[in-house]
Amino acid sequence: MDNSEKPLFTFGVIADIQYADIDDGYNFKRTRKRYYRNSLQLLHKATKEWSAERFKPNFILQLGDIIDGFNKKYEASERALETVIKEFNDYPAVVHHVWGNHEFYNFSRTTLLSSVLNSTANTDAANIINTDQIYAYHFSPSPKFRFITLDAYDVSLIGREESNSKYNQAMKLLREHNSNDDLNHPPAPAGMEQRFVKFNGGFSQSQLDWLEKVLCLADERQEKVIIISHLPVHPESTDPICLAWNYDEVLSILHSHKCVVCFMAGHDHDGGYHRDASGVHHLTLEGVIETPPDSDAFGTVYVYEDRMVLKGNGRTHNRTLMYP
Ligand SMILES: Nc1ccn([C@@H]2O[C@H](COP(=O)(O)OP(=O)(O)OC[C@H](O)CO)[C@@H](O)[C@H]2O)c(=O)n1
Repeated sequence: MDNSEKPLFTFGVIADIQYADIDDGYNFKRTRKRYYRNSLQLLHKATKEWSAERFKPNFILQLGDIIDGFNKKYEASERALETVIKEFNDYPAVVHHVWGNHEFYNFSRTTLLSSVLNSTANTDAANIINTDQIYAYHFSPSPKFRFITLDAYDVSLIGREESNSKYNQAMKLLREHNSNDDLNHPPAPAGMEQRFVKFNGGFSQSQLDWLEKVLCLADERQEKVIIISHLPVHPESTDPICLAWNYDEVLSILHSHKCVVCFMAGHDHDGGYHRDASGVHHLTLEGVIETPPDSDAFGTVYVYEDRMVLKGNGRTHNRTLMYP
């Protein structure tokens, strides 16, 4: 691909590393192999590639599930996180971390907020939501561009203490849609209802209100906005089992603001892409954990006045994302 034209800026993207110092295994359905140790080698290849880029990424987006839930079982959560962060540190740029389900299998929300996975230090205090321990903020790496990180487990059974009202809200919603004893088991064999499982979550009204305000401001400033979250929000960009519970509410907000150009997510390790009717690009990045050792899953995004160009590696394809 021709990426010789000087971009305004570039950034790296990577998702679902799910590192654990354990032997290879499989996903729950045993349909996909998981390479727990090798995920670190693939991250190493990514940081090497970013370092070798002519236009080196100004920052990296880590789209969640940085270490696997198995670490908790082996009391290895802190060690595994240190190992992965050390690898990221080999590339000298800020990493913006998103939180996925595996973050919550390993750590409580309170612990995460005081950990290296809280990247709000990389923005102004006024850009952070600061409500009910929601992990969401925005930053502008270049004039006329804004990135918003969202907390897809704000309302959930895994990201909230049982004493929090959002845990009860999540339980009520799941029970309305899922009658299985094991709430990780989807309520339907196919279709959109599958998303009502414990390993997903949703966005609270206060987070949606905050998003609405940030997007209003971005519209006024004529900025282009890229939103990131662990869970995808467009049914055509993912297996529906991976969708955020209230994906439709997010979509209707995105579509009422002309500033939104792209929504990036992880969670569905097969990846996905869809350009919706409003011209918004929905990019679900392939998961490192299910990427064979001889392949790759990461990208570098070149940002221009009229488009973003994703330079993919291995399972992650090259894409040109024209702005709406
Ligand atoms: N049908 C299922 C699927 C999963 N589980 C259990 O739920 C937990 C999370 O599953 P896991 O596959 O590890 O989650 P990932 O975030 O890695 O992947 C997301 C989607 O699966 C991709 O399709 C885990 O404890 C599973 O055992 C379940 O009980 N029933």
